This record gives sequence, C-alpha cells and structure tokens, in this order.
Amino acid sequence: MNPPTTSEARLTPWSHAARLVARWVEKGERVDALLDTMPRTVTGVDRGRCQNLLLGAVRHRGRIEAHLKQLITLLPRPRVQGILLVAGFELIEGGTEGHAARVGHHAVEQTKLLASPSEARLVNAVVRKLAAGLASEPVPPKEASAAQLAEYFSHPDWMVKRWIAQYGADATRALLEWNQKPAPVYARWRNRDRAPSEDELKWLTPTAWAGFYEVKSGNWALVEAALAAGVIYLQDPATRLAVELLAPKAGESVLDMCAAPGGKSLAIADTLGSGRVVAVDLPTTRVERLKENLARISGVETALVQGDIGVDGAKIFEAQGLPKAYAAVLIDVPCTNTGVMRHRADVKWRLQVGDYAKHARQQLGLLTAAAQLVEAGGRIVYSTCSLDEDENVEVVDAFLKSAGGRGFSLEKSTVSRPWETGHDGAAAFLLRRKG
Ligand SMILES: C[S@@+](CC[C@H](N)C(=O)[O-])C[C@H]1O[C@@H](n2cnc3c(N)ncnc32)[C@H](O)[C@@H]1O
Repeated sequence: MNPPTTSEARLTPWSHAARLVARWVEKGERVDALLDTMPRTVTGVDRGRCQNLLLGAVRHRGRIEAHLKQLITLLPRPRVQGILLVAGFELIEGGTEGHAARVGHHAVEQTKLLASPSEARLVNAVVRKLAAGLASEPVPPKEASAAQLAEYFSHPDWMVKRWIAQYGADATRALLEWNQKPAPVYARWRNRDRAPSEDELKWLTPTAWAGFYEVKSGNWALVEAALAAGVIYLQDPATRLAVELLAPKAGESVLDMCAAPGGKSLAIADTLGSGRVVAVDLPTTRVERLKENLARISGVETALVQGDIGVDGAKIFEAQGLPKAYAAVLIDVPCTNTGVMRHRADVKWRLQVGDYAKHARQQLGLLTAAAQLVEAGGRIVYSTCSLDEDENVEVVDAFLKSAGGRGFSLEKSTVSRPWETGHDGAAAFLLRRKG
C-alpha cells in the first residue's frame, strides 16, 4: 500500500466525510459501501465522527438543499456541495455559543484545502446565510401539508403522502421524526453461560428488550474485543422478532433462507444451543460476511449453501447431502428497508414508487420457493424490515391464496412500528403447514 500523500495526511474526519458526501451526491454510491472505502487509518472516535457527519448530511439533505436553493441559483460542483451539506448538518446538530461561526470558519478552511480559494469565498457567504435560515425556520405545525413535512424532515414528497395514506398524519410525523435521529448502537448478549459483568455494564446499558444493551459511545476497543470473543453481536432489538416467532427448539435443524450477512443465523444458533443451522444465500460478496458470522457459532452445527432458491429450489441441498425439508424455516426477504431508515439514511433517496411492487413480486416468489422446503406440520416465518403493507400482509395473503400456499395457515404475526416500539421497524409472520 502506498503511504498517504501530504495533502491526504492532512485530511480530518470532517474532510473525509465531505469527500464521501461529494461522491454520494455525484455518483449515488450506497452509503454503506462509501463507509467501507474510508481509510483503515481512520479509527475509533475519528471513524465514528466521520460516519456521523456522512449519515447526518445524507439524512438532512432535503432540508439543507431547500435553503441552499434560495441562496444560490445553481448548486456548486459536488465537491463543494459535500462541504455545504456537512456544514449544514453541523448547524442542524447544534452546539454551544459561537457554534455557527465556528462551523462557518471551519467549512471555509476545508474548502481551501479540498476545493479552491474562490469557492472558499462562496462557502463563507453561503454558510453564514444558511446558519441564519436554519436557525429561524419554525418546526412545521401539526396541520402542515405533506410537502412541508417532506421538506423539513428531508424525505421525498411521494413517500410522505404514501405514509399518510397508510398510517395517518400523526404516525407519519412520528416516523419522520424517528428517521431524522441518529440510531443508537445496540448489542445482543450472546453468552448463554453468564450475564454481562459489572465492568461490561459500564459500557453496556440494559434496555427494555431482554438480552439487548445500548452500547455507550467511545468504547470501540471494548466492543471489538467482545465481538471477537463472541459474547456480543451488534444488532437492533427488532431483529429478535422473527427469531422469537420461529422459536427454534434445542436439537432442531433450522433452515435460514436469505441468511447473509448472518445476524439472524447467529440469533437462531444462540437460541438453539444445540442442533443445526443451514444458511442459504446467493453466491455474492455478501456471503463473505455470512461465513465470518457462521464461524462465530459454537455448539451448533452449521452449513452454508450458496444458491438461488427461486431458480434451483431443493436441488441446492443435494451436493452437500443436506435434508430437503425442515421443521423450521426462516425467510428474511430483501425489501424496501422502510423500517430501518434511521440506520440507512440513503434508502429514502434511492427508493422509487415502483420498487414496492417489484419487491413484493420477488418476495412472493421467494416465500413460495421456501415454503416447499417445510416438512408436514412444520413452520415457516416470513420476515421483512419493511413497514409497508404491500411487502408484509399483502404478500402473505397472496401466498395463502396461491397454489403454493395450499395447506398453510397463518398462526401469528408481529409488526414493529418504530414510533410504537421504540426500535427499528420489522414484520414477521408465522405460517404452519398441515401435518
Ligand atoms: C434482508 S437480507 C437478509 C438479512 C439476514 N437474514 C440477516 O439477518 O443478516 C436478504 C438476503 O436475501 C438474499 N437473497 C435474495 N434473493 C435470493 C435468492 N433467490 N436465493 C437466496 N438468497 C437470496 C440476498 O442476497 C440478501 O442477503
């Protein structure tokens, strides 16, 4: 690896964030992929700050841009937009007296480094006015229109209208407010033999959800050590819902369809204690993380199957001599991710109206294929991290009415709406095949 150049060595978490935001603006790269490109030399608190600035700028882009468009006729090149969005987020984030002036001064210095002196003059003028505009902007009133809410809470117009039609005005506003807050980091306690020690409880705060702890910031070295030792896994409390509904029993063989990166495979194995988890996913780069996670499982047998369940069906198990039918199956399908937008701040900007129907078609296909692998009397949990009925109850209803769903009945379902549960959104449906 080449050593960093002098100008790269001068980059701070702030400048890294501004550069990543510029790439996001210019090329629409996914934010999680952008974060992975951050140099490994940026670690600990610095890495956290860069991530916070990047996610904050993406999360608040709509509101900041609405102000910028009143101040400048043409948005500057992406490099400068990145700087303005990060500075805009810092202004929204707020701080102690003199904060706005400090943000402005810092943005100007960064523009000299990352762009040019003439652009630094533009940034100087714009950030001052942006600070004044954001500070004097009132929170939209209760009776605000969808367009006002969309602009202030930085979401696409059509999405806010869709939510108002589905959940009503109050819930929509609660969801918008929810999505605009940075997500806490949660850890699930994995060690079955002991509870967290007093020392561990100094950085793990118990939550309302058994086995889940909020990780206090600034403890990354301890978190990494605990992850490596297999005592914790970082995941939101919402991920427990599907696994609880499946209720894996000691000694069972559980099929985890759509398993990568493996968060639920781990949770299934930790609930089983003994037995087997068969994890299936497409042969893509995502499988590497799945492999790493399966390697963290002990006491439970694991098998990794790479294949397309929709195309190959039960054939994917033949080469590995694995059963073609299971008493317990989880299918955690790809979805719009509308329940996890607080973590995945770019999803709302990527999603298109037509994506819901596209996902629903794929989900029905996957559920139908997975259902064929359930043995008589066995159960399958269909789960998503979407809040949308089209991807949840509608898919399950369509499945039950289809030829593939004959012999299945819906036993139970659970839906987490973040504004009610206080954690990510998710949905899970327990279906049983007649014995
Ligand atoms: C929501 S993610 C699963 C998350 C995972 N269950 C966890 O808890 O970490 C959906 C997964 O479905 C996989 N997938 C999509 N189509 C598939 C198919 N036809 N066969 C197998 N896996 C598929 C994707 O590769 C993706 O990893």
